[in-house]
Amino acid sequence: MQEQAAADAAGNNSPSKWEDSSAAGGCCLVRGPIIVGAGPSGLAVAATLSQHAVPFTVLERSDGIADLWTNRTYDRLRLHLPKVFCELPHVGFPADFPTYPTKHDFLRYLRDYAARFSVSPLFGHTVTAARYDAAAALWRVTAVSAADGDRKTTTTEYASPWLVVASGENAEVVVPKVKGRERFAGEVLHSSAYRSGERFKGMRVLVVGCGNSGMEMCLDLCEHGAMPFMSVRSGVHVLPREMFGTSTFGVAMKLLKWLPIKLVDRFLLLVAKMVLGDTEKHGLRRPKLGPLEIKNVTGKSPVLDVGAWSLIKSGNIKIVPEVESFTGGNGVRFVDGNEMDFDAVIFATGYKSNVPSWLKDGELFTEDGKPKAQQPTSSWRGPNGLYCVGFSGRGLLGAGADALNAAADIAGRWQAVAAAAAAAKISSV
Ligand SMILES: Cc1cc2nc3c(=O)[nH]c(=O)nc-3n(C[C@H](O)[C@H](O)[C@H](O)COP(=O)(O)OP(=O)(O)OC[C@H]3O[C@@H](n4cnc5c(N)ncnc54)[C@H](O)[C@@H]3O)c2cc1C
Ligand SMILES: NC(=O)C1=CN([C@@H]2O[C@H](COP(=O)(O)OP(=O)(O)OC[C@H]3O[C@@H](n4cnc5c(N)ncnc54)[C@H](OP(=O)(O)O)[C@@H]3O)[C@@H](O)[C@H]2O)C=CC1
Ligand SMILES: O=C(O)C(=O)Cc1c[nH]c2ccccc12
Repeated sequence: MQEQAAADAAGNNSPSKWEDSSAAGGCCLVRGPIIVGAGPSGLAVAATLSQHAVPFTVLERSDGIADLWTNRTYDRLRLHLPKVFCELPHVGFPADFPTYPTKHDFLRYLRDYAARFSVSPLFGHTVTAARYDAAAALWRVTAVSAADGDRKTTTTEYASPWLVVASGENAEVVVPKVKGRERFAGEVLHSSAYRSGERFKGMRVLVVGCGNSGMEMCLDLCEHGAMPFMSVRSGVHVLPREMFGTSTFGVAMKLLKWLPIKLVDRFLLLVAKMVLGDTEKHGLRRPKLGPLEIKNVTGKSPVLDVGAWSLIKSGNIKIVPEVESFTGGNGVRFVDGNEMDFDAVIFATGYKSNVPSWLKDGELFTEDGKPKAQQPTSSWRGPNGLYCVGFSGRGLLGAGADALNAAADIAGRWQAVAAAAAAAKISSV
């Protein structure tokens, strides 16, 4: 059945309407797979499919590629892993890029990448539902779109035997519900809306969360003459971004080739202690699991320090406990009972995937939006022509590896179907 559906898809022109109800926008059986998301993961899988001469349709909710990097990150952001660990398949970064490219460098690279492989997503298409139609052996994907400046939306169903989920681990913001928030007199925002500390000059700013975003925003706030306070709930591993004149991440990758992860973690923590001192003494408890192991097990990223740590040590960034409630006016109460006033609160409390809201099969993704491992294969392949790219918690490097695997698998199926369709045509002549 899946082969028949695939043969139909292979024989059509892209994306062909095979049923149309004008009010609903109709239904398209597309040639090749449907890819949800035009971030680095979606672009990498599309590029690799085009290398295999497999057509594809990319559905992207925003009006351009890489929405996270374009519209939801702060100005000073750079890749925090060296460029060799952040390249997408087939094309390296230009030689004149710095070791840690800026977000503008990275965006230039992504735009060139999309152009080079002729990836033209359908922008403004938000996927709101996807379900597997077993009878037709097709994924039916519902996307809502609005023409530019048009208030009316159109709902279209796209269908394909293959669905690639590339909507990202960071698709939606996480903002905890804190008691009394509506009574806070100052500004409240999420780190994804923060651009620069410039407009916070002279202000007391509470940053909730001590991941890479929280840490770097505190640094940025300090450098712009604001007074940042960082609220820490459960602690974090802070590592120097570099050790022995090379990147900590690079050192870790080399050691992992020879040593078990626990030993590499012990080594990293030893060097971190030598370089940074005892982070616990300044209010940053280290988790029980080591920095690489906790990333693998829970997805929690270690902080690669780009300057915040020395400001914590010098007291310019002040560590405060977990927030208990907003108390009215500018007041915030912490879990230790203390209260302080702030002009603004920034939640650097991370992101989550949105897949559970639209992939209508609770068996395939966990409640927090991660693909359930499909034994015996890994997280990039699900059942019935489903693929997941960029959900392995291994950053851009992991996304690239997923993309190569998924695209090769789809290409194998596509070519088999195309060969069968060609043979059927010859025998019917
Ligand atoms: C601030 C920040 C910095 C990072 N820095 C690094 C780094 O230096 N090195 C590294 O390896 N990793 C880094 N990461 C981790 C990760 O590599 C990046 O998040 C990367 O952008 C992931 O790519 P992606 O394509 O999987 O997801 P995204 O970049 O989030 O792209 C997903 C795309 O899907 C679209 N989308 C989502 N939902 C829908 C829907 N329902 N319908 C249609 N479209 C949808 C989004 O608009 C988006 O364009 C960083 C993450 C963050 C948040
Ligand atoms: N330069 C770069 O390359 C950068 C990379 N990144 C990456 O982007 C991703 C997201 O990072 P980031 O935005 O920092 O988010 P993270 O998920 O890494 O960190 C979230 C922080 O918020 C805290 N938090 C979450 N929920 C609550 C809550 N209800 N109450 C109190 N605290 C809470 C967490 O604490 P707890 O541990 O207690 O849950 C944690 O300290 C990561 O992969 C990160 O490495 C981010 C910025 C820069
Ligand atoms: O920025 C991130 O969180 C990433 O996903 C990059 C990344 C992948 N594996 C890691 C191990 C340690 C630190 C960062 C990463």
